[in-house]
Amino acid sequence: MTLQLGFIGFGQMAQAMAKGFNQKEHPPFTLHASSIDFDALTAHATPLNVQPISSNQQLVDQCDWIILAVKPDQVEGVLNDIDVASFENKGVISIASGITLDQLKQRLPKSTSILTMIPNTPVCVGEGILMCQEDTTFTQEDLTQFKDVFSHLGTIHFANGDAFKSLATLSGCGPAFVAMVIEAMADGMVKYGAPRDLAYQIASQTIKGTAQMQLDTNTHPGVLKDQVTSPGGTTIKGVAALEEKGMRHAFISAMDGILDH
Ligand SMILES: NC(=O)C1=CN([C@@H]2O[C@H](COP(=O)(O)OP(=O)(O)OC[C@H]3O[C@@H](n4cnc5c(N)ncnc54)[C@H](OP(=O)(O)O)[C@@H]3O)[C@@H](O)[C@H]2O)C=CC1
Ligand SMILES: O=C(O)[C@@H]1CCC=N1
Repeated sequence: MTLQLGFIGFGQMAQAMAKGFNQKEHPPFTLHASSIDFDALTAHATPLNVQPISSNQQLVDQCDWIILAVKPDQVEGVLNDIDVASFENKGVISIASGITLDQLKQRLPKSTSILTMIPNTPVCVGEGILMCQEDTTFTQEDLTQFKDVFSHLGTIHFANGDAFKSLATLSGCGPAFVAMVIEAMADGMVKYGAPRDLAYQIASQTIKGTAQMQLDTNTHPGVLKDQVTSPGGTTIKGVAALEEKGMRHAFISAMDGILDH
């Protein structure tokens, strides 16, 4: 039977996931979504082959697996407005940052399978990361089906505790950091005369190519850097300037800013 998959909340992340799912021909699932403003929902959902549903309750009634895709501080209100019993024997996948398995277990029936994960926006092109918590009430059978359905969005990883927190923080927030790097690298090129469109393409492809090389060869990033920095050459001058500006420290501080609050 076709899996009925429903998003509660259809904002940035749910739409990115729907775009990623749309890349799959003959998907073994049907997508649904509910949100606050039905007209806005319909406008966003219909082009993505997602069926708009007029209430969260109806969505839960109709779906096998429900993706909680509202802001973390909206989860409580959403659950308050749904008959808890309607979650019996269903799957709940929460993508709400900071909402824990224990919090959801307290709110949902024992028979509900729960998985918490942090996706990232590149899921929209099938190149995302789904950072899942090992601590889950999904059964092995659920997890097999989960991997089958969600692997269209990117790579799936499992971790727990502090490792989960830091990995999910970097993968979830990282696209914003990388986009800032692309923008900054392009500004550097534009300063010296490059057309802006081409500067973005060159910056993005340089990052994509370097990342692909690291993933394919598993070479230490320091070695990849050394391969480019010839003694007395041009690259080492740029590397020195980045170090002077505290580039590495800036990235570590970004994690401190999020995790050390
Ligand atoms: N954006 C990202 O890169 C990532 C986000 N996440 C998580 O995903 C979740 C959603 O984030 P994001 O998509 O960015 O946020 P958005 O604000 O873009 O999306 C939230 C959506 O939920 C809707 N909504 C609000 N209240 C309700 C309700 N009671 N019932 C149904 N729908 C409701 C909002 O509607 P309206 O706009 O009309 O208020 C909006 O469409 C968050 O918990 C976040 O932590 C996780 C990883 C990455
Ligand atoms: O910034 C946020 O709140 C969300 C959580 C992870 C990425 N974006």
